[in-house]
Amino acid sequence: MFEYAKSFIGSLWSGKRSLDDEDDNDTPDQKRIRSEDVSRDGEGETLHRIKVSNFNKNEWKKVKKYLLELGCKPMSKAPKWDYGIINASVKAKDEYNKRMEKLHNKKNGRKAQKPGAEDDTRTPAEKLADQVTPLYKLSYEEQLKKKNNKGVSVMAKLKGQLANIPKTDRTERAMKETEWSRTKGRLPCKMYDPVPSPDINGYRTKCEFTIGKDLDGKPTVGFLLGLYKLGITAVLDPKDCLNVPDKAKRVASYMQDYIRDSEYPVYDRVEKDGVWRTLMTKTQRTGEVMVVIQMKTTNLTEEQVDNEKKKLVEFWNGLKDKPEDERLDITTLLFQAWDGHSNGMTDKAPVEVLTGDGIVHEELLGCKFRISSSAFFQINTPAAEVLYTKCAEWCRINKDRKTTLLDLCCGTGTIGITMAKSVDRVIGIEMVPEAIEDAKLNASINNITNVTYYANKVEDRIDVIGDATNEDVVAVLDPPSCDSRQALGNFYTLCKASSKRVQGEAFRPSRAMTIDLFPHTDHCELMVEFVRGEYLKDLEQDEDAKAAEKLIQDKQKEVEEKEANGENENENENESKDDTSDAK
Ligand SMILES: C[S@@+](CC[C@H](N)C(=O)[O-])C[C@H]1O[C@@H](n2cnc3c(N)ncnc32)[C@H](O)[C@@H]1O
Repeated sequence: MFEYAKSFIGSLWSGKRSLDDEDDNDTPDQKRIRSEDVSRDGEGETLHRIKVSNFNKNEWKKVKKYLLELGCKPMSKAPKWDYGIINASVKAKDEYNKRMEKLHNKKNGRKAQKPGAEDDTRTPAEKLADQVTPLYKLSYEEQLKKKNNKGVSVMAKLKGQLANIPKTDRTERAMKETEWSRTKGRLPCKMYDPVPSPDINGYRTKCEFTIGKDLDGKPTVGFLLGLYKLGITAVLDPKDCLNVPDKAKRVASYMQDYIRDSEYPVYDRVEKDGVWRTLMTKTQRTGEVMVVIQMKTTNLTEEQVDNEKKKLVEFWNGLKDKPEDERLDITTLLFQAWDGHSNGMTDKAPVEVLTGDGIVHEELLGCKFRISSSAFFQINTPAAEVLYTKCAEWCRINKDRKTTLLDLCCGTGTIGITMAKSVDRVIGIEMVPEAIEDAKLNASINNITNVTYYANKVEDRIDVIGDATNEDVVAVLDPPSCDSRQALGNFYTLCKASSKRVQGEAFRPSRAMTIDLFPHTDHCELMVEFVRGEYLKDLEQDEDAKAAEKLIQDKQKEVEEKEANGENENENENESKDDTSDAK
């Protein structure tokens, strides 16, 4: 929320929406934060009035402090915290600019390897690689180590926070339930070695390409050379991007040919004008390919739009009849007209199917899945198989007992469906209705009959979770990407003793592991098992865990030695960036 408030104000001042604002990674709450009323009074006092809905009151103090420092008038909030109003003045804009300049200088001073625009000697390809695959210069082993360090850091911080819970939370019960965290050792549980991705290159099954102009002003389909919020608008083709599969590169290249021949201009994000905006590809290992093309249609007549759709269909169908080495077989072609300012595919406008069924299929752990254009599906299939296999292993399903598996944030149902045969029943909850439709069909394609789906937010369907009475109840929560701080906050809440808001016995982490689904990037999955109640006994008797204790002590010693030698990397610095671990 705080980060979003910062980014939101930043995008207002620069008069543009930041690239990240409409990112897939936005939580639904973030997506609901919207500017309601933008007014400019003649005296130049209030420039913007921003209504923030679904306000997270836990972050109120931080946001308020930040806004006051910027010269924004104190924010007013609705009595029930359902929204707040920020009044942002001219003074605030000046303050914002000053702070940004200071921050920019500080960053450039501290990180000599990231030169400023004037002395940046990187080639465009290197800039793009730094942008899209920032770890590409490290060996894969080094990348894994770096990602694992972040996971270790999150887990160590969790232990530290629980060992020192604030005075206000220190009830007798809380102290008892977190007693384990005040034992020796840096880590709260066993931390396994990081698990690599089976594929290191060309693994991204879903790619979203920006359509814009390259450094020579030529219409290009590729990726922005830097962050749009820093004023960068040049696009470079993806031919050197390590994580983009060849097939997606070919689709982008054909689309580039098409727009270079087109009578319509590419969309200009500064002028907010033009036609061609975004290309999305889903290239699955079944060989099926989805292509979604996004255009701004405001300045075109209905007839022009219809003609363009026909031309697109002819163009992509025509590629099927090309000679072998030029042939490209598209399974389904879709179209989105989007006239809003935010960039990238959006769920705010419908997607029209031009050819095919509007879906592609993927195979995963022996099951078949249909994927629609808006549904989430892990973008690295072989690594997702590793993740789901480990996850199923950690669920410790006891075949002699009846188990209900809660697949929370289930997307198209992958986790529940791949595990359905080993449990009594599965309950899947997902907030995107299209994904739930896919999940239901996926269950049926795979002859799974013991699963019930709910198209709701998990937090709104606590009732079905409460009804999940069976001998064993195991929940797998696979939330949208979040940074390590958010994950840590949630872990802390799970492990601290119950409160009015969070009821029931406290959990305790029993093991954790980083699994890499995104080689060459900063991102990584952190899978953590939390247990409570009778399962804590298992944990205490778990020989494996005892053996792990020694490992933890050794690691602790290693870290202390490194710290003593001044070798330890600055973990806080890592975490202040757009990292990182997606917590499971
Ligand atoms: C990382 S994806 C995981 C999907 C699925 N488990 C998989 O591996 O394919 C996270 C999913 O959570 C959904 N989601 C986000 N917030 C949610 C909420 N509050 N309640 C239910 N689903 C949510 C998103 O729509 C997305 O499909």
